[in-house]
Amino acid sequence: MESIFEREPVEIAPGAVHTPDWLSLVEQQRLVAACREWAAPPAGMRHTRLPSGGVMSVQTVCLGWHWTPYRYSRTTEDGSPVKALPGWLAELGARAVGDPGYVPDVALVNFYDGVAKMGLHQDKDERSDAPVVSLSVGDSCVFRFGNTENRNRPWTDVELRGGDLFVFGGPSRFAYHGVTKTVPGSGDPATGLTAGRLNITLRVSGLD
Ligand SMILES: O=C(O)CCC(=O)C(=O)O
Ligand SMILES: [Fe+2]
Repeated sequence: MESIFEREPVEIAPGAVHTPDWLSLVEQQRLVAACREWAAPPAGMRHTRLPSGGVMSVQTVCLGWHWTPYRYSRTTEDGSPVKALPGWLAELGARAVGDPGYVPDVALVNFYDGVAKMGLHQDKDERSDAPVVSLSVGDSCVFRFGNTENRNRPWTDVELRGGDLFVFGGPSRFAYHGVTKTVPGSGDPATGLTAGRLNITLRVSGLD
């Protein structure tokens, strides 16, 4: 684990930077309120079904493009159009990467209850190598950031807390990553999220 005393930006791997405490409390509150609206049906939050027949433990709602393993579409499983990705969220992403030319057109909004995890995977259904921006609110988690070859070591376990930013691009864009556990009760209830963890990843789909 990265030291719990380290709250400065850290380059975890080339092109992968963890910036603790990047979101203000007000920004976190805005995200929590927005996530509540996005989570509501139609095209709301649900457990993604896997081709194996199982479901992911995480609950997800998509904005801009709807992701199901392993492709993007404009409509959800129930036939509803995917919700729009608002301009303010895309602008937050541009600020996160420090590039006004970064225009994400997909967001995956993930909710982790106290037992949800996410297995090691690559974000590779995009047809763009633009960076992925990850914003976290609520409970802390252990975010495992691996290599681009396979699910094995080397990896680095990073504690992502509410308010933290993680950007992975360049040589790390297609690195395996996942969430091995969350820490229930560790989030700041002042965000409006009293239990669980929210993570929002912004991506450029490369689709039109
Ligand atoms: O929850 C996280 O921090 C990671 C989410 C993720 O990897 C994804 O949505 O593809
Ligand atoms: Fe991912």
